[in-house]
Amino acid sequence: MASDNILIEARGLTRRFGPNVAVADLSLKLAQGEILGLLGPNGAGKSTTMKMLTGNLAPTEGEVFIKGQSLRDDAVLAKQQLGYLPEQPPVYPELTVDEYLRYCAGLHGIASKARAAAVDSAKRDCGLSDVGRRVIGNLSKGFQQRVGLAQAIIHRPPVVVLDEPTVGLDPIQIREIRTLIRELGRVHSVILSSHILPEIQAVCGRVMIVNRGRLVYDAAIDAHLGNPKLIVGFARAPGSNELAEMQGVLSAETLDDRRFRLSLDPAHDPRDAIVALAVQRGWGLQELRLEAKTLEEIFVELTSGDVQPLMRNAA
Ligand SMILES: Nc1ncnc2c1ncn2[C@@H]1O[C@H](COP(=O)(O)OP(=O)(O)OP(=O)(O)O)[C@@H](O)[C@H]1O
Repeated sequence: MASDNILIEARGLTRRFGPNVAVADLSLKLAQGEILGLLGPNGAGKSTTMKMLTGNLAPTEGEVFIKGQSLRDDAVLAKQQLGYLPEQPPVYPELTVDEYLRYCAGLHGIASKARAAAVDSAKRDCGLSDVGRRVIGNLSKGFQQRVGLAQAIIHRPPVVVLDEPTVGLDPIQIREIRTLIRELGRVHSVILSSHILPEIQAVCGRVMIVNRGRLVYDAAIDAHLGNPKLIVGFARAPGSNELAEMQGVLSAETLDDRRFRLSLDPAHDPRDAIVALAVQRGWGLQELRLEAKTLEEIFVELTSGDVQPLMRNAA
């Protein structure tokens, strides 16, 4: 990832509440055009992370950079780049949608002449054009969530941070909000938290699993997620492209400087060919094992036992 492509970078974020550590040494990067899912069970530290990423909670240790700008050094400038939908949408139930969004546009420093256009375009993007005059408190929970999304994007920030955006919605509303988030992801980079795995799979391009405040898994969600995976390790590793080009290998993800996770085409087992090529080219094959786990199995395993070391799969 080129560094000028990185919109959010968190380095070593830790947050303690008294003796309890809610988030421990968490680092992440969000690149332009990405929809990143933060997945974890209740109490894992997702909301605390989101609050720190958006400058709503000071980390005990660590730092957040928004487009290279430290939140600590210039919170206002950095926050202009962000839209945030907290777990509880910050809507005023007694205002109409238009009144509330105009107020939010003002809070974000949009000039009064430009506010009406900003409100209209946020309403259009969030499917609210027909309800501008409705009082928010009378809208369904799904529409209130849309209003929450609209306030997060009204100043057209490059990054949108959404904390559990579908909690409390019915299945149809959930589907609508997920579609909306995917659409927002075409224009904005998005970080979204959820404790629901299918939600992350439906919306995100990358998933990070958080458990007990620690990052325990980081992987691309690609079209081959359901395919069998092979972990291979070499003393003298080839480039991932050399592996990806082999028959039977659909994609190769770099795990570290010598290990890869290969997505396999079930019709063409490449294991014999990998062994032969490793010998022929002197790669020094050290590891070759099927990883027969689905993301769901990985999630359950990583979040039900003791804290695990980070499994990172650089996308
Ligand atoms: N203000 C606070 N004071 C004390 N403890 C807190 C505070 N905020 C969060 N915690 C604790 O930090 C831990 C992580 O909480 P957090 O809300 O970040 O988790 P979460 O993954 O977002 O969970 P949920 O989905 O249930 O909101 C929990 O143990 C929680 O009780």
